[in-house]
Amino acid sequence: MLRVLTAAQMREAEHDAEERHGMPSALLMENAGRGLAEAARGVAGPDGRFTVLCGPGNNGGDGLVAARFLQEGGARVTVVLVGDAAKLTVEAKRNLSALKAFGVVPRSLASLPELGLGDVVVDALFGTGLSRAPTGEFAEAIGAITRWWNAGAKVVAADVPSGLRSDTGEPFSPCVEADVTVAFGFLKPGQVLEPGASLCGQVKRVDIGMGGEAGKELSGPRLYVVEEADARSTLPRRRADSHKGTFGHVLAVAGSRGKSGAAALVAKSALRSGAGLVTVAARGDALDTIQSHSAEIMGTPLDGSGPLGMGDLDALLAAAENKDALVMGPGIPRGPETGKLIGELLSRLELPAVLDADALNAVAEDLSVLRRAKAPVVLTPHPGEMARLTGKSTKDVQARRLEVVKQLASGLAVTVVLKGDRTLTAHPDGRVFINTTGNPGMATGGSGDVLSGLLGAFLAQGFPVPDAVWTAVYAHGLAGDLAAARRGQLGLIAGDLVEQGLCEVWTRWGR
Ligand SMILES: NC(=O)C1=CN([C@@H]2O[C@H](COP(=O)(O)OP(=O)(O)OC[C@H]3O[C@@H](n4cnc5c(N)ncnc54)[C@H](O)[C@@H]3O)[C@@H](O)[C@H]2O)[C@H](O)CC1
Ligand SMILES: [K+]
Repeated sequence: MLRVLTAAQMREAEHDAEERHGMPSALLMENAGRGLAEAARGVAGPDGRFTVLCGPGNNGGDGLVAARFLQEGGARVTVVLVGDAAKLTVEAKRNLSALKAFGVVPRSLASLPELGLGDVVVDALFGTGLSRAPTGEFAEAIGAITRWWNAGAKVVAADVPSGLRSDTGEPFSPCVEADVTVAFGFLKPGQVLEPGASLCGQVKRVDIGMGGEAGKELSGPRLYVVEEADARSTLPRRRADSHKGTFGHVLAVAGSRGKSGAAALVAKSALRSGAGLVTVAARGDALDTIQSHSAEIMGTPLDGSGPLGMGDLDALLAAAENKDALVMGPGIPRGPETGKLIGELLSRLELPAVLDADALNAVAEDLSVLRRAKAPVVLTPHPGEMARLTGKSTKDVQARRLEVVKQLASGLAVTVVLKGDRTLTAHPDGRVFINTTGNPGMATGGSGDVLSGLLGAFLAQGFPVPDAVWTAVYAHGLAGDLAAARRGQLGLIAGDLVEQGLCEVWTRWGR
């Protein structure tokens, strides 16, 4: 699990490093600059020419240190100071004099030749200290970097591509686009959230002496990037003396006439994700079709017709007996009483519950029903469903994903999965887990149903939230990546995730 720190938290951690570990910021900068130089060498050709653009703050300081290391290593280095040199921070000033002592005299931007293929440009203009849109000579410098990048130069960004808000991943205009971004000490939200993640290119995190524990007791948001080892370790190895009851029984309240596929995908995904048994509860006229998708799917018919409402309460309470997790929503017939029905079920059942699709739209009418839940509830909205849950526009949701998902999770005391590129899992205790697996090939009908089934299977097997949730999200995205590797993103359909992708994840993890 990699901790992700905001600019304010980085400053606090840097202060801690000095106070508690006796690591002065000069040493942090020295280590940062060395890591930056190594990354620049890593993208250079044999006789690479390096041009380092340095801003007025410590980000610029990192660039000056990197230039010195490159120079010491015998490379051809040009340094450009952008902004008022008198305003350089103390550390940056010290490194400027050191660089001059090494015989490197800064040049002006205007005096530089046009750069391109074979050149390496180090962007050390702004890092976490950027507070407004770059203008004047800073905008010109970013413009030059963009021109050179388009002409084939490799761009290595110090900490953050200049122009990118490190706390959100939203770019100002103009903003550098980098091939590699060297993250100093800790990842920043802007490096892992879109569009920042794409603007960073490959993110290489380097330790600079802040101590891994530095992030432990910081105030502010607790953000993490889930790594494959974390997801894999959530899933225990199976004991030889296990039986199908050991792995739980999922009840999927899903499907209706014309939407039987959603229920089948939930059920088959749950079965392919280790659930011992899966039962689908649906109206009789849909159940046969749902069960015809797979011999392993058991069924409980819900008498009556039309939308799910209070008349279905007793049948669903009975169906939920001896079950270990509930998945509700994909393809259900929704009506005016469905939200109330869900509230009643949650207030009486001890089952962890996943609410997706039309179950989310049903509770969006009155979110207070969720507060009656006796067991953990997981909501899995895509941005449009999130908009309905929060009364915001989809555009608003996408512009402030981190904030919106955190607010809903802590406000309702439920775990919320906000799907999309870099799916976010927010837990009521304030932790947010950022997912980095998955690809646009998964934007296909039924992909969400597969996640719901996978999640239900993990909850039925007793994996605790939030681990079960961010692990399911990680596995779902990885299944999509592995399936797309064989079928292409265009060719990928939800069934491939179930029949092939998920199985490849489990064999890859030895489970
Ligand atoms: N936190 C750490 O552990 C380390 C951080 N390092 C590097 O330091 C930068 C952050 O440095 P800082 O001095 O705070 O700010 P920047 O260098 O990012 O920005 C420079 C300075 O510019 C001013 N400014 C902001 N926006 C604009 C603008 N649009 N136009 C003009 N000037 C602007 C503002 O005053 C900023 O202070 C971090 O990213 C790391 O690269 C250490 O070197 C290593 C450890
Ligand atoms: K930068």
